[in-house]
Amino acid sequence: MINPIYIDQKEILKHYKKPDEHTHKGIQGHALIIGGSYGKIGAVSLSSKACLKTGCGLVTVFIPKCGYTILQTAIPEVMVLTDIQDAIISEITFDVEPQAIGIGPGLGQVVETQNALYQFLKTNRIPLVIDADALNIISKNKKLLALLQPKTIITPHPKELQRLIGKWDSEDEKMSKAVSFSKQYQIIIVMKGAPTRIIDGETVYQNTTGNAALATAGTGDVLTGMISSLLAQSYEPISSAILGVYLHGLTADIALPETGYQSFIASDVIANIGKAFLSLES
Ligand SMILES: NC(=O)C1=CN([C@@H]2O[C@H](COP(=O)(O)OP(=O)(O)OC[C@H]3O[C@@H](n4cnc5c(N)ncnc54)[C@H](OP(=O)(O)O)[C@@H]3O)[C@@H](O)[C@H]2O)[C@@H](O)CC1
Ligand SMILES: Nc1ncnc2c1ncn2[C@@H]1O[C@H](COP(=O)(O)OP(=O)(O)O)[C@@H](O)[C@H]1O
Ligand SMILES: [Mg+2]
Repeated sequence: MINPIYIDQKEILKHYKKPDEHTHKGIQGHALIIGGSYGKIGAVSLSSKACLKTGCGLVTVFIPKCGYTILQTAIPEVMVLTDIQDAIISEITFDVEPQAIGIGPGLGQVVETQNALYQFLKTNRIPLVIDADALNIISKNKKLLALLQPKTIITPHPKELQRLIGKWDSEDEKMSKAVSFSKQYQIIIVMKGAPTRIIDGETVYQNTTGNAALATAGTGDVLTGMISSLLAQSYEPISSAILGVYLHGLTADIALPETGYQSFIASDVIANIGKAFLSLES
């Protein structure tokens, strides 16, 4: 197994940039989160709120029409664009100019959405984070991988990873398959788990924050929003992945004494992002 670089506070401080006191929302980055389907608008709510709370100046979501009132009510700070369809995404078009896009949370996998993802990937040149159902759609049609720009970030959980790279018999085999996959498509793999590892070609990073409280619905959707936010704020893709994963895990370490493992939920990640950032300043 390749020796990993541990993602601890010392490593993080090589990547973290303090905001400039003269900054304004127009230069703090604009991120677009694309996802949602009927019954899974919550995934986009969580992702876009986490995106804002990670420091992005502007956040827009692209969702099916059925999510419009939900999003505008749940997070008034987020701007909303809708698909022509009510319950699914069928055609991804937007008139904003984001610096980063996160795609996949709650997206669903119906044929119309598969086609919309294909059309989107064919022309997209904006730095991208791909998660959840967008990864599952790509797994069904691996030719889509050739459309990804170098340094695209993918954030699979173990099942999504298996759908992408096939089964493994040992941790060593999983790692060598992931490294080959990362090299072949020149993409960064955030291999979520306990611990989360980040694969960038031959370089492997291993996170040191987080705990089992994170084993709850929506925490991955939150991570997608956090990494997209950092990418939109001009962090390099690898730094966005490293910093996002570290801060995400840290929120659970900070909250644990108050919530215990059982009552921690994805919204508690979002509520503790501020404290996680503050700990970098001490
Ligand atoms: N509020 C909302 O709107 C929410 C919406 N969401 C959205 O739902 C969509 C479907 O996403 P999903 O991840 O739930 O389904 P799916 O890809 O079939 O994977 C599930 C299977 O994977 C496995 N598995 C997972 N983790 C593992 C681990 N650490 N270690 C090992 N195995 C692990 C496990 O498989 P098993 O072990 O049972 O075989 C499990 O049954 C997606 O769009 C997402 O964004 C959710 O985010 C929830 C909140
Ligand atoms: N036992 C655990 N210890 C540490 N982190 C965990 C544990 N279980 C899950 N996580 C983290 O929680 C997140 C779950 O992501 P994911 O499975 O995509 O959730 P969802 O799709 O419901 O949003 C990942 O960041 C993963 O690393
Ligand atoms: Mg997920």
